[in-house]
Amino acid sequence: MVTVRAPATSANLGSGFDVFGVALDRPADVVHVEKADRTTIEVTGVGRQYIPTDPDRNVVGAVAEALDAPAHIRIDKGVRPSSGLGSSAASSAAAAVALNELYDRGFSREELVPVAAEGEAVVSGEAHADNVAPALLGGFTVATDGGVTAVDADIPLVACLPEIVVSTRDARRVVPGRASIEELVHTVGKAATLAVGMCRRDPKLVGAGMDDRVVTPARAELITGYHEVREAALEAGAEGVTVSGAGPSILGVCHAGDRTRVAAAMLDAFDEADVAARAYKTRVGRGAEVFDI
Ligand SMILES: Nc1ncnc2c1ncn2[C@@H]1O[C@H](COP(=O)(O)OP(=O)(O)O)[C@@H](O)[C@H]1O
Ligand SMILES: N[C@@H](CCOP(=O)(O)O)C(=O)O
Repeated sequence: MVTVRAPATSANLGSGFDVFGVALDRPADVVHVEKADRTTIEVTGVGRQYIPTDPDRNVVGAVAEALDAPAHIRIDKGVRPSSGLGSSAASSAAAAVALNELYDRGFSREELVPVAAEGEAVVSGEAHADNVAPALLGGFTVATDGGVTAVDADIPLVACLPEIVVSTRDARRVVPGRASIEELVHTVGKAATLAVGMCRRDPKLVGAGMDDRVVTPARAELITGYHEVREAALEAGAEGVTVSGAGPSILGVCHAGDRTRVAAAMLDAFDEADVAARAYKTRVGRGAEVFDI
């Protein structure tokens, strides 16, 4: 048996739609795999009642198929599905690493990115790699058609998850089909600022770059209380706040000493909007880890 832990991730970071992602040091999924003649799936943990065990509908089934690695796969969910925290990607990445190890396939982490992205195609309709890349490689990642670049950033974060369900598939439908040249110039400037901030491990620069005028405003409408929570977090010391992935989680970047205050402010603002929520005080973390063979 092989056991792998893969972290939650936050994709987009405002200016990097379908490109940027970070691994969070918590929460995480744990996946156990054992060789079998055909793939079977068992799910325990957070939100298990919403996750199919049919290999054709669970992301890990697509990963097992892509690696030609049938197995009994047990997923212990720590990342709530439809959270905007890369729940499906955490399972896909963990399964890709575990099955690669179990069947001794010899793929590198970079080579496993498109394999794990096959799982994303099952749930969102597109094999976007911006969650599976950081879940596999850790740190801050830039996923493009040409491959993935990873930077070992260390930035304090708060991820606030409200009890609202937003499926990535639905949230992709509200993304505008076009952007103006002014919006493009604005986004490029913000994205470049954010990337430099990650390389310098500078929360202020990362926060300044965590903004876009095209995708985030459309997605914010799907999250009750988004504007109030964002304002509250900024007032409490966050350097930048945006929708995490496709939502409904909201991600704040801040200085380490401000995480407790920022988390409390976000929870209070959701409470004011009559939305129950939980906050993860976290930071940019490591990628998938094999911890039992
Ligand atoms: N192993 C899995 N883990 C989480 N969700 C899964 C898994 N397999 C299939 N799903 C389905 O994927 C959807 C959640 O994925 P998604 O909407 O991308 O959420 P998230 O933003 O948390 O990744 C749910 O419909 C869920 O049933
Ligand atoms: N780039 C994707 C990211 C989806 O992230 P998730 O954590 O919500 O699955 C998108 O914005 O659609």
